[in-house]
Amino acid sequence: MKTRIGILGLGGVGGYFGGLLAKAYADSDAIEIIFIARGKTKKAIAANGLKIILDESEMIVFPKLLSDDAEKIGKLDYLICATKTYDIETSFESIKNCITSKTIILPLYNGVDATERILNLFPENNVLQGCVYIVSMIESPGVIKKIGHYEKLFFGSKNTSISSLKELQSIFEKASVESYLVENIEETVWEKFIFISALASVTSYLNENIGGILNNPDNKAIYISLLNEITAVALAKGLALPNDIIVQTIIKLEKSPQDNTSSMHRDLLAGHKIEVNSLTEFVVKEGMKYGVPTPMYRMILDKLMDSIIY
Ligand SMILES: NC(=O)C1=CN([C@@H]2O[C@H](COP(=O)(O)OP(=O)(O)OC[C@H]3O[C@@H](n4cnc5c(N)ncnc54)[C@H](OP(=O)(O)O)[C@@H]3O)[C@@H](O)[C@H]2O)C=CC1
Ligand SMILES: CC(C)(CO)C(=O)C(=O)O
Repeated sequence: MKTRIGILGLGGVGGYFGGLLAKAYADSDAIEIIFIARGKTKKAIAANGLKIILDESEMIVFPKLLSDDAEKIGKLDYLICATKTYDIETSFESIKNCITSKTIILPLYNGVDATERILNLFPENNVLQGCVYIVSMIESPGVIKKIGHYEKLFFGSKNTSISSLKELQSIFEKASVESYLVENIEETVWEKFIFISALASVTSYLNENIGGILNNPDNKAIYISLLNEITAVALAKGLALPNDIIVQTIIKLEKSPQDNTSSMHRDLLAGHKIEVNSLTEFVVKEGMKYGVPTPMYRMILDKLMDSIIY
């Protein structure tokens, strides 16, 4: 029996990591990679394959199967999902018949609420936690552009043993996916969340890239207020974060390309829907739940909500 792996969402993240998997297992008798894509993306991949453009090279890959029809896709052993967070519920609804109680689900979204939201839909399933560090985007449907060498994927589970996830780790390793199976995945995901939530909120609010935040003392002060607020929320929730998490996060940002920005800011500039609920509003709501004030987050949330029209 083949191990069947579905990739839901062939954008910047799903397209890149799914593309590496499809390339590695193109001729495999043991592993089948299925791209779950719709509309223009499905049409473009069917016609030309999925193109991945890197800084110095490019590749074209074809999955074993490309579909958005649950019946054609069939039952999946693994589902790796990387739509935007605002599409979680509708995208899962469209392929619910592909998920059995044994399907292992790996969410690769920004934010920390995806696992719980998917578990609400599929309470029987092993829904892992995951996060990625990558700068990658859709250039046109079926064409993904990845910038720089940054491409780490972290995954794990609070509820299952590390040993039960070794198969997936080996699948990633053989496909040259830079993946890390970690024991303390909840903290790992929160460390990424602290980094991206503050960055996405401040870059979108000020319409500045990373350099514009770090090199302007007023902008940096807003960013640091956000880091203080989100860290206070995380600690109130009982997360065991490193004592110097704020310093570590700033150092991480200083090491990032200064002309880059967050994917939420890129989406805002392009007039696309943004993940403000998972990246900004979530912190305000959790703050209220745990009695932690988040005035800077609230101010930015109000401004972003006022400026977006869907
Ligand atoms: N891009 C980046 O560099 C990074 C992104 N992230 C996070 O990763 C997640 C994914 O982001 P990203 O890859 O940028 O998103 P993109 O917008 O690039 O891609 C999302 C893809 O999901 C597809 N999709 C949505 N609904 C469905 C559906 N029902 N069936 C099939 N496909 C569907 C969209 O297709 P369609 O056009 O048909 O809607 C689109 O191709 C987000 O949470 C983001 O915050 C994390 C780190 C870095
Ligand atoms: C951290 C960063 C900037 C790249 O991984 C990101 O997650 C995003 O742009 O959403």
